[in-house]
Amino acid sequence: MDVHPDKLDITITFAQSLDGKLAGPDGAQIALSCSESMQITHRLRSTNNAILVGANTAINDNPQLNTRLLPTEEQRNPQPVVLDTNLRLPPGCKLVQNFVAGKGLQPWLLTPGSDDLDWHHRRRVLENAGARIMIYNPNSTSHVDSIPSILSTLSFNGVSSLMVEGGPSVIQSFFTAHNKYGSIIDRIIITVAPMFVGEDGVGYNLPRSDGKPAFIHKDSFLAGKDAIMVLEPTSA
Ligand SMILES: NC(=O)C1=CN([C@@H]2O[C@H](COP(=O)(O)OP(=O)(O)OC[C@H]3O[C@@H](n4cnc5c(N)ncnc54)[C@H](OP(=O)(O)O)[C@@H]3O)[C@@H](O)[C@H]2O)C=CC1
Ligand SMILES: Nc1nc(O)c(N)c(N[C@@H]2O[C@H](COP(=O)(O)O)[C@@H](O)[C@H]2O)n1
Repeated sequence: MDVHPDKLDITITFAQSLDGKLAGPDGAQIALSCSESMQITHRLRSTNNAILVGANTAINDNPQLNTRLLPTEEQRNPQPVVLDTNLRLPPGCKLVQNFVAGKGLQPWLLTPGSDDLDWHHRRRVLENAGARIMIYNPNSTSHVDSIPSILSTLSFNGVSSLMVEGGPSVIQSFFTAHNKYGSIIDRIIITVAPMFVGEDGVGYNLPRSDGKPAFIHKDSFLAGKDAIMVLEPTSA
């Protein structure tokens, strides 16, 4: 399979503490960003045509993934995408509710599919509730190796710019896929909040660099109490 079919522009973005944590103990949601940096995150959402999160984030946080913090005339909601192998997303979640209420785009749930009868039952329930289930290459054997198929599926369905918002497991998969398959990520935008979470928080790791940094600094600025840092791949 072509790893870079109509290459999507991919921005990885998230907020982390000074000790590199994105979530609290057991992956619990924590408020890291201040209102100023959160507004920048919403602006970034408005400049991408899709936003992707993992199933745990979609389930734990019940996010809206919209641009409601921007002035009305600047609000442009990205296509919400959830990586949800086992279709665990509750059909009553805000992403589905907002779509049904005409306040959001139809959420796309990406999965490699399953032969399991319960999986097919959950598919019917989610589709009846309003979600769209999209199957990517069922031969994908791991989360990392499924990234190229996921990106092909999004590209085939008209997505050209994608914001990957988390959580840590999804970010880790994208970093590893970038390292394994060549340039997938175009930039990383990290909000660094001046606080510590502690060792029971959840962070991420980058693959071994062998002395060559995979990403280099491009820009830094302050937003309220937070620092926002932009990095790009060394090869870009
Ligand atoms: N600080 C920040 O900016 C952010 C923080 N968060 C926090 O992160 C927490 C959750 O993080 P985490 O537990 O790591 O979970 P994720 O949100 O990263 O979801 C991981 C799950 O997504 C599914 N998945 C499907 N395909 C892939 C793939 N290719 N790569 C990785 N995962 C895949 C898997 O479940 P399955 O196999 O069942 O499909 C996996 O267990 C949330 O509670 C949230 O608060 C989230 C976003 C941003
Ligand atoms: N930028 C940022 N800062 C934080 O402190 C966060 N906890 C997150 N989390 C992400 O934002 C999603 C919530 O989105 P909505 O407000 O519901 O639109 C959450 O699910 C994480 O993806 N992000």
